[in-house]
Amino acid sequence: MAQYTTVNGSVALITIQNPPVNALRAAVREGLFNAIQKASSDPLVRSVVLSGQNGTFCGGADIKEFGNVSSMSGPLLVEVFALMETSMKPVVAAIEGFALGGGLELALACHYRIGHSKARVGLPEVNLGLFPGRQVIAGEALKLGLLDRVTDHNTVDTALAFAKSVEGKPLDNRRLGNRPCPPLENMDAFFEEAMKRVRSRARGASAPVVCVQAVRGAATLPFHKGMELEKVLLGTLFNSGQAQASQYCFFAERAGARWSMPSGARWDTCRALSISTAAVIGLGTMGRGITVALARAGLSVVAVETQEHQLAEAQRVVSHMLKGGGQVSYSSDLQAAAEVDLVVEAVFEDMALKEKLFKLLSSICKPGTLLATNTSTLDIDRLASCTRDPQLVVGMHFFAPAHMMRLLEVVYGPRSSPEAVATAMQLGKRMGKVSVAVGNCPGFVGNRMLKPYLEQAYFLLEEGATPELVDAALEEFGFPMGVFRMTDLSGLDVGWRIRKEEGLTGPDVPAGQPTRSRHGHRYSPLGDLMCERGRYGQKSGRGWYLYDKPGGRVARSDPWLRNFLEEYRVRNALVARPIHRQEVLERCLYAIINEGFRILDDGIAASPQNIDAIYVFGYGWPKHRGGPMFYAGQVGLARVLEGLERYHLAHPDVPHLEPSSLLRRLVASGSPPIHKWNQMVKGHRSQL
Ligand SMILES: C[C@H](O)[C@H](C)C(=O)SCCNC(=O)CCNC(=O)[C@H](O)C(C)(C)COP(=O)([O-])OP(=O)([O-])OC[C@H]1O[C@@H](n2cnc3c(N)ncnc32)[C@H](O)[C@@H]1OP(=O)([O-])[O-]
Repeated sequence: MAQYTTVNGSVALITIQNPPVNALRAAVREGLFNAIQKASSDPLVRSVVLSGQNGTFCGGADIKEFGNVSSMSGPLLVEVFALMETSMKPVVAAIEGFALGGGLELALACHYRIGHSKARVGLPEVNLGLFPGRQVIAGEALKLGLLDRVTDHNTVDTALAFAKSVEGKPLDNRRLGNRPCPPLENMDAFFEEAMKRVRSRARGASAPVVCVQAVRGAATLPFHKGMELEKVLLGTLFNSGQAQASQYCFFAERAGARWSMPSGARWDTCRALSISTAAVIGLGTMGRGITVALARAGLSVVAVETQEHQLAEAQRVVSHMLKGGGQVSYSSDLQAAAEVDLVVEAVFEDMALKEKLFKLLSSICKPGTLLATNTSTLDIDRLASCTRDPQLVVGMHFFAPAHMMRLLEVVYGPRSSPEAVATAMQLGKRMGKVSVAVGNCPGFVGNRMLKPYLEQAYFLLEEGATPELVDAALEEFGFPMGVFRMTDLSGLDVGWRIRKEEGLTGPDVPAGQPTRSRHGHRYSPLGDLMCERGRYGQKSGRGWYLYDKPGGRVARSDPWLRNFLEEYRVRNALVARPIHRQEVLERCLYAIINEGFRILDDGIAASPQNIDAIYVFGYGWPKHRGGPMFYAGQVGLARVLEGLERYHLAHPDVPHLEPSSLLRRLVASGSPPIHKWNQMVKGHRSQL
């Protein structure tokens, strides 16, 4: 856990050994503490170098130990830091890879720090619901005074030579506790401004706010008082629900890499195909973003668009986004895809068009080409049936903007081969995506859960709410955008087109169909009525809100909407009633959660962690709330069940409010913790 050797006669070299990131678990802390004591007591040792194994210094405290009392054995981190800082022999940190969180604190407890030019240092704990919170590359760290030297050569060798050069030199002014924080003019105004900005952006997250309090303490209090304040503040966060949710999220983000399929195929039993060339078919907004994402991942990409003007515009936009980098060629001829390893289709969301394209691609592309569709909801297997090799057809559902949004849903149909899934998942990782393998059903996972969410929001409007009330409740919960601001951004016409395709609205609706009922269930035509009036949202300058021009971003309340809703309620004999934020949250969030349980029970998602990763990285669910499934566990499954039963009783014609069978089974079995839920799933598949 901490290797000890002596080098050049007088330098003790201590190397942290805890792959993959040298996290400071109990055994590592113990090893470090003993090694420092050994170096201090060895008369031949005159200096110490601290390094990490495998070109990595240290990724911080071991997050897996958080909340696990038994792991608090051995010396605490602060005890290791104090032993190093008070050492009478110089301790030099050799930082390669990264020094993050407790890893950087460990380096700061040393008297000197040597960093490799490519190393990153920072305090990212705020992402875990703790604090402080940022990372910088070595050059900037040198300017900030965090590093004393930066090298392009072997960092450990440089540190060993440096240690030798400072042997016997006075250390008091090198001890962090003796180095006062440089004075800051108008300190109060600075921190008041910082706190105001953090509170407005934190959206209910407590760690960023506490971060400012801790930094203020560090800047204004004596060192040890500042450390005491930090200890108190960290204590308030460590076991808070938000810190636990953020730490859960950290692992949920990585859980997708250990994917599995109902057939039993898994991430560690399948070989991915080799992919170095790709074609993107369809160069609208999504196709352009996908082209950029693939090119940035190092693939040679041919971007194909049959409409010349669209092709020319796409070439301009993609070249600008890539800043001239990337290997991208352009063509209006589908034959350009003949020799590629992978095709990603991103044409208009129309099944007939996609079927025709897959038939063509199947006849043009070389055998073994992976055919991926970016469809957001259509049946993968129906597209596979149009090809000669259905086992090589998968969904790669990107999220707009495709070159920035981290989520990638990799959708497998019943005929998709494990190799095809492994290939898409590996490509997702190469693109820096949070990739999650999911089953094939309308909406897959994310959009399937979005549907009841939107439905509840529309129903709340019918019953007396306003877009402002609903959005304020959801944004106070932590969403970057409430559901109405979000649909104004994405475009109300997107959902309208899908509902027309599903025959829920438009000319295909049978005559005499009640306005607010479809297939015997409650239906809200509000979104359709808005689109019929050209109110698509930001793109048309008006939607649920008013914008100063088409494409405008600043939402303002629209008096027209208030009158429209009042007239709509009168026309449909609806009586507006007061609606409170708690009801908005429960009906919107419980509807999402309930669908999540159905998705788990249907085997469409392999775990609640996968669902939470999808909702956090694709739909803006706040990290400090963990994800819809984690949040359900925090609220209490019995309470969620009670809420759904109450709302379903009040709205019996809304199937999405009927509690899912899995939720009922979990509550009946005593509401087990989230990592045990899979055992209650009908077609449970081992995640071991
Ligand atoms: C006292 C102090 O005040 C406080 C209290 C703290 O110090 S709190 C802790 C502060 N430290 C952090 O916030 C850093 C968190 N980690 C990261 O940012 C990244 O991991 C990375 C370090 C930049 C590497 O990225 P990567 O892309 O090369 O690999 P990976 O895929 O992300 O991770 C590779 C594997 O390592 C695991 N892992 C990473 N960091 C870990 C950590 N700190 N503890 C435990 N496991 C960790 C991760 O789950 C994955 O496991 P598996 O999935 O393979 O089983």
